[in-house]
Amino acid sequence: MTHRIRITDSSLRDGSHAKQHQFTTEQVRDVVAALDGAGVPVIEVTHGDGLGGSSFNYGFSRTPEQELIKTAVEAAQRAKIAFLMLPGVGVKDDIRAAADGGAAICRIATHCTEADVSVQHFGLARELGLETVGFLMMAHSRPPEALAGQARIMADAGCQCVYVVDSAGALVLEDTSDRIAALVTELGDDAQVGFHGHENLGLGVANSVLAVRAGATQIDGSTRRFGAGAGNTPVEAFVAVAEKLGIATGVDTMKIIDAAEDVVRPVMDGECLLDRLSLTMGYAGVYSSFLKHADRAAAKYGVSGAEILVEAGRRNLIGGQEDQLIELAVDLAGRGADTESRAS
Ligand SMILES: C[C@H](O)CC(=O)C(=O)O
Ligand SMILES: [Mn+2]
Repeated sequence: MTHRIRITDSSLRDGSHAKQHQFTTEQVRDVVAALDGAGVPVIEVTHGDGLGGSSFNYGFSRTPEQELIKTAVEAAQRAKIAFLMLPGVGVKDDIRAAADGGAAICRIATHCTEADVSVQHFGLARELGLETVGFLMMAHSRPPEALAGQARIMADAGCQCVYVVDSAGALVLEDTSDRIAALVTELGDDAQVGFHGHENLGLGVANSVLAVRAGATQIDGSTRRFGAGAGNTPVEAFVAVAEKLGIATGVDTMKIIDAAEDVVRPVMDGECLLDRLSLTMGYAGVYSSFLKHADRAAAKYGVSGAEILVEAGRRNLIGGQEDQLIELAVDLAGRGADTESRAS
């Protein structure tokens, strides 16, 4: 084997977007047991937008996320349970509660120009004895050197692995490896580098392989692509490809293929598709979590979801600006009404 990497499965966090945050404890227990049984070493469980995400803006959770985290911890024999938090969406007490619930890994996400807002959270997580991961979201929107500078802020704050996060699924091959290489050079032995992909241009597996070749040692995916937009890098496909390429993941390929089909798929409301809206997000560089919000706004105001997303990309909207998708839909509906009234 030429590389040894660690996989984190995000089905029970990124998949929460696709599930509109409606996970039950039974579903979490079943999925964790199946992934753990296949040898997945890290399983992430939280509201899609992280601790504290259950809200009017992002969508309310069916089950309190701290309960889901505790359920996951109980169900896992070997896997570590991770949680996500976005400073300002969640607060430090949420991190304390997740640590009390038995979670082992704290993943802190910021927009890729805002790493400085994560400093106190990394400090607290390390004080609590948690392993730390940093997420630089929407990484396609900044060049490699700029991302490396932000990664340095996270590493200096106590982050042990900084991820290039392709939130929009917009990175194309060398876009990924150039970013990973810049972080590897900047961080050296101070922190590992990871990659979190989305499938909006169908490149999750290919980008992840290039990330590993550029020096990434942690890779995210979601079994059955259960994630926002067209979903994440499918863990079962990545594991199969990795095995063929001599990349050691520690995950049993046939067991994870079975888990995808028999356990994860029945929990999903539908497949995460590379359809018009998802593809538009990858093409226009739009945050994958916007999919359901844009879809709902399009239906409510009778406008095109793809047009909302293209405009969101043009305006460089970032996570947290979900309400602006509604404004965009209202604007588009108004323009349609103007055109109709001029025509009559
Ligand atoms: C809060 C986001 O869903 C984090 C993430 O998975 C991404 O940016 O991609
Ligand atoms: Mn994601």
